[in-house]
Amino acid sequence: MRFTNYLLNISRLCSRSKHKFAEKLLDVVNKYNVPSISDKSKFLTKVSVLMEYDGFHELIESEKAEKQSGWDLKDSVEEFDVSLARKKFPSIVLGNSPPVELYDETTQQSEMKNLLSAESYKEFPSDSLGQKWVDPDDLSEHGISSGTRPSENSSILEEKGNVNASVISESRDENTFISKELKEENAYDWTLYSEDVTLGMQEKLDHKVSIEDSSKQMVPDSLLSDAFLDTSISCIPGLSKRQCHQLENCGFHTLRKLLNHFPRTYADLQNAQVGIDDGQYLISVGRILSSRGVRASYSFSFLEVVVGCEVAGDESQHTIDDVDSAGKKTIYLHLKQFFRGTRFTSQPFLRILQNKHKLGDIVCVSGKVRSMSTKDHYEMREYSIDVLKDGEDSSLCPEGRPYPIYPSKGGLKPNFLRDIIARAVQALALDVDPLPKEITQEFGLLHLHDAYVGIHQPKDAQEADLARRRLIFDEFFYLQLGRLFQMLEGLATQMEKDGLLDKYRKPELNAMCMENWCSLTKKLLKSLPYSLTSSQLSAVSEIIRDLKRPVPMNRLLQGDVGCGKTVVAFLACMEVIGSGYQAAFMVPTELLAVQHYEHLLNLLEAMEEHQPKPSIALLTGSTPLKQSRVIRKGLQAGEISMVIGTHSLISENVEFSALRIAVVDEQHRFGVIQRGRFNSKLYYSSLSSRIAAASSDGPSKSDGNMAPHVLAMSATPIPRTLALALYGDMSLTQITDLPPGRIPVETCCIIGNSQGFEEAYKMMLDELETGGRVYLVYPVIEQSEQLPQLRAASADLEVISDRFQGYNCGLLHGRMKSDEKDEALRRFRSGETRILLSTQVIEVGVDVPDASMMVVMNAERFGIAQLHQLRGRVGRGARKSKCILLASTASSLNRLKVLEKSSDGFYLANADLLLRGPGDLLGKRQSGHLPEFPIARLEIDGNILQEAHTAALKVLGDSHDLERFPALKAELSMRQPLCLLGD
Ligand SMILES: Nc1ncnc2c1ncn2[C@@H]1O[C@H](COP(=O)(O)OP(=O)(O)OP(=O)(O)O)[C@@H](O)[C@H]1O
Repeated sequence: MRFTNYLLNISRLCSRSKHKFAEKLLDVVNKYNVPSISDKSKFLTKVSVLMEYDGFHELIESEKAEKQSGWDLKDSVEEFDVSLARKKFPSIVLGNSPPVELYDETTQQSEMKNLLSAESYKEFPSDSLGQKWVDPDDLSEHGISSGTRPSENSSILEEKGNVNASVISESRDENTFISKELKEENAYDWTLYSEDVTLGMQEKLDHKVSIEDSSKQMVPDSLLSDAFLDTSISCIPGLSKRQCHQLENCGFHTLRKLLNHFPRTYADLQNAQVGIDDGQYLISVGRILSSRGVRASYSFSFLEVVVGCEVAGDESQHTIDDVDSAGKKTIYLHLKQFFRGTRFTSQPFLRILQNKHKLGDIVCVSGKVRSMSTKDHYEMREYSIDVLKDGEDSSLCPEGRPYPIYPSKGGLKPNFLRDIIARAVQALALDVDPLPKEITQEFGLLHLHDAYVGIHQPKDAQEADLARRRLIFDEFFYLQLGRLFQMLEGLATQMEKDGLLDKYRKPELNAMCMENWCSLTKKLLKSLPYSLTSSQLSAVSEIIRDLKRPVPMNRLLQGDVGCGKTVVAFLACMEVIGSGYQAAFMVPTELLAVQHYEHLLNLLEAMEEHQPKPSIALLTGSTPLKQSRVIRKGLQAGEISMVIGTHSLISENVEFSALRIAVVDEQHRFGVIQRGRFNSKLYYSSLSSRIAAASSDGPSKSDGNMAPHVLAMSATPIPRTLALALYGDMSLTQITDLPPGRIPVETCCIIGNSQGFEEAYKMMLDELETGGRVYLVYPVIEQSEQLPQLRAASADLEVISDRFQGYNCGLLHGRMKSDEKDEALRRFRSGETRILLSTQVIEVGVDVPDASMMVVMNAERFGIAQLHQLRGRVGRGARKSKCILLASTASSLNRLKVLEKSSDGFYLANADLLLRGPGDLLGKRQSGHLPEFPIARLEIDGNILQEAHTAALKVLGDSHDLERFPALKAELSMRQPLCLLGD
């Protein structure tokens, strides 16, 4: 009885294919007091069947991952395959710092423009004939039975009365294409789908649509409205109510949402790729030849699916026997999944697994391949597999188009989404594009309609790339447009508005000359132990010019590691202090705050007498309460001219008397949101202080109610144009050269086996004997049982001290107390310790010019950009420095070797992105605090961003309030509603 009730409950819940639920069930199954193993197995089978649970793989995989975390570490490391990514996405530019000037009027036109010469443009299909209509099997899978209409569907159809039922029955015919389907649909009554459409739309839909022979012309004229993209998905032809609900439950409420569900990659159904290298990322289409679940031992089992793929034979490498007359040969991909645990070795379970893959199914497989001992056989351990269509259908893609592979969402299967999206694309109105024609023409962009067709049903890879470019352009364009529009809204007169746009169009190059600097700034400059580089000097000039203005500066100072940003910011602070105001300098770590504080004190000490001498304070989370109270009082009273600290500077109780500049170091660590908070916090606190001062008849500044200037500093080597996206409302200053005399750091990558370590230790000893100082960087502090292969800083202290007797070793990591960290760094800086074992806490800003060597343990655990930052800790003095990257596996060496070749932060940032593999270039969201760009990869799409910025300026130059572009304004308010509300 209990058993029957339980099954009943499950069947009620069978639609919920969620891990949690399945996990619970499995637990229950285990706990259940079923007498014999075979009963238990039967029970398991029933549970699975009833649930139609399709997440067993993931469930088991996650369990496997937990149990064996790190068992195959080397698999997680991608190999460098820029050429493949580059081939797939020609618009990706991999190179040095782009020569694009931010506010230059001479906008760089990308290479795409050439691609889009008049003729090639003509070639783009205005529709996507050739794309298949809905697969009847999938219809049945999703609620439309192949013989009869689904009940809910038929009820609506009967209700509406005048539907041509041939629409659905016709769609059952195999190998029919949408053009034909749509012709068949001529008599289709659009009012059927108007239920959920807005009233206005309803009126527009009321008349019958006469559909011409082109698929695009099936869209009623009345639908060609601005709001089309935001209409309900119920306007998609042939969508049942059930499907509609399914989609809406997963967040696809509007056509826009659906159309913006982009393919994560495309499969080349012809497998045109020649030659397969070991370790290569492969996307291939083939037929399932076998699927078997194997119980290897009491607690270990695996699933092996063999897929046979016809590929173009590389005749140069093979004998005549391998390659048939058509130049094709078959390769065999063995997809393997391993399971540990007794519950995964039962026969019913293995049968369920193996039956999930039907023999003969045509599938698209992607993942990294490894050659097996038998020729033309490859193994794939981490893979994705998508069933394309059933094996009988030989006309998958008659024209050899790239086949879109969609990510699933909220339980909706990729194939289902592909079909629905195909219908949505067909229903898409021609004139959905709110961008003015002049803009699309000038910037060589696809029409929005064609871009959606191109991304979802591309004719070839180039079309997909062009489509992607247009969609990325839009993301950037509306962001820029919104920001500039908002700024213009805040200005009263036409002149001010023109002035603002001008400022963004052409930078004032003639920076203020040094004579106008205040004497404090000049004195500090004079006392520096070096001369500023020319780009440091022009950076200071540019900033000081802004500081003299009665409008708050919002500027980003950007430059590669070790280029000398700090001193530029110090000079800016002196300028403000010299004029009788205060400065705040916020950094992300206490270590850095202390370093900057001591650095500035040293510089001021060396400076010739200046009256009054600026008073500098350090305020961090570790500042004793009593002392911090005194500092806060000093700041409020104006007795302290400058405070350096961590984010405690933005805490409620810190108030300034006359704050004029806020320097925010390492912008990326704080994020855009914190920047905003800091900005307003400073504004309000300084404002409230001034109000208080005014009411108490105290001394007040003439321009007292101005918000402070903000100078953000970033060492992250982001392209100039990327900076624009992140800091669209900011001006940008770049330091492009390094201080003279810097010798590039020699980098070498070594495998971290015993021989590799010996080699590294030998180099260390040479360095120490010749007076050098060495950082040893570790991925973790303590040794962990789960990841025994990782070297740990604390654990290694003794080993290294033993090995390098006579040279003191220090330890530095994030779990140490603040004063212990300061002390460790001080001892290393002074030379008391010659070896510093550290975690990545030193990554940001730590400056020890005499450190001359860095050895990074388990270097594959770090990203390329991160290693570049770490490496920037050495090579800051006159001594030639070395950086040794010890990799755990040979396969990760390839990736790291890019650091041997280049020390250009821009190049490495781009390479880092491409190294993550071509598979996730599409459809991956930016993480963290960046604005979300569904398909743009900021670092590589910088050129598009620059054009979007210029286009936004152009549009607003033509019409400040966008009145001339109502469609654009409507689109902007859809995308950024807060922007138009003045938020
Ligand atoms: N013009 C210069 N000539 C020689 N040395 C300089 C010059 N400018 C700065 N330096 C020195 O170079 C080192 C690095 O400077 P700084 O710490 O300001 O770099 P940074 O750009 O902030 O680097 P990071 O991004 O790594 O923090 C410091 O020791 C500094 O004293």
